[in-house]
Amino acid sequence: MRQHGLAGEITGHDVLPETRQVALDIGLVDRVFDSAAGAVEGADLVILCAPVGAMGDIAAEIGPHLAPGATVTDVGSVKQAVIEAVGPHLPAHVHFIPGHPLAGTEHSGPRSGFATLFINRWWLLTPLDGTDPAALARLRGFLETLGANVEEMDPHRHDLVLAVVSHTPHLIAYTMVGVADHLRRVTHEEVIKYSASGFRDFTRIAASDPTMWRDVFLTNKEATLDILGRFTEELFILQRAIRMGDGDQLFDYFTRTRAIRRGIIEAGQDTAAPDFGRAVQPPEKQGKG
Ligand SMILES: NC(=O)C1=CN([C@@H]2O[C@H](COP(=O)(O)OP(=O)(O)OC[C@H]3O[C@@H](n4cnc5c(N)ncnc54)[C@H](O)[C@@H]3O)[C@@H](O)[C@H]2O)C=CC1
Ligand SMILES: O=C(O)C(=O)Cc1ccc(O)cc1
Repeated sequence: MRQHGLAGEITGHDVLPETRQVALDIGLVDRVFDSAAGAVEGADLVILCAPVGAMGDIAAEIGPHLAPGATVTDVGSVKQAVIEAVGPHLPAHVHFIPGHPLAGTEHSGPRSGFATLFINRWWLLTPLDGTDPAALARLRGFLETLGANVEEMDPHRHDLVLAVVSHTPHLIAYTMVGVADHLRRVTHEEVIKYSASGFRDFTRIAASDPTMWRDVFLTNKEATLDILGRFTEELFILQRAIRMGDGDQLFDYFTRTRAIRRGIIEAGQDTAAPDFGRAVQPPEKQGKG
């Protein structure tokens, strides 16, 4: 926002005083407030960046302090639950436009942000019926200036899609690392030390913030359970193929999944690797995030 001159002043609040201090020290914000209400007073744009389970309480606190015509958005990984928790607390004179940037890392805290994070990443907006088109266009323009590719989506669909491409994969990573850790304990083997790159990717994901991911699964319960059910069915098919020595089935399955990956690359949609080349250093080089 600073690089593009998008805000006259950036104010912030976090429940933790030490986090407020870091945000101020590193220049992430111009001023911090010890209450969320103080931080939103007079703001044109309010962005809620807390765990999904905390959004409702924050909305209840800021509701009476929002300026008429302000836009309120959020970055929560789940959308229906945020809409249900936040919506009722906001006055009719503000524009509530829920959002979700598909960009981030396993790191948390104010030091983990970097200016290029959103470049060429999807930023999904799930506007409610009757959203003011001018406010929506303003927010879209703001996010596009940050480099994001903005798309609108129905919130229910968002939660299902994200359960497939993000939430369930995170759960699988957590589980796989848990299995390896259990094996290490019972066999006293150094399975983690010798982990190859696929497993390393799992350990990176499994290092993500426990509060954030607890809230994701508590609030996107239905979609995650649906996708987990489908995942388990596929797993059983592969398990059976291995047991039966059905090489053809395994080969065909893996050929199909390889084609999916290649399709993503050819469509130019593999934006998984953040472009750390510009502006700010990646979080792992900035010390503790
Ligand atoms: N980490 C990631 O890669 C991504 C995260 N998200 C979403 O963004 C949101 C924030 O996640 P991160 O920035 O990664 O987490 P973070 O842990 O870096 O920041 C969240 C902050 O919220 C504060 N907080 C918690 N409860 C609060 C309350 N009641 N009032 C005020 N502050 C409170 C915490 O102290 C913490 O500093 C979550 O909803 C998450 O689902 C969305 C896309 C990517
Ligand atoms: O670290 C990763 O690979 C991520 O997947 C980051 C991420 C986490 C949560 C989101 O809702 C969106 C992106």
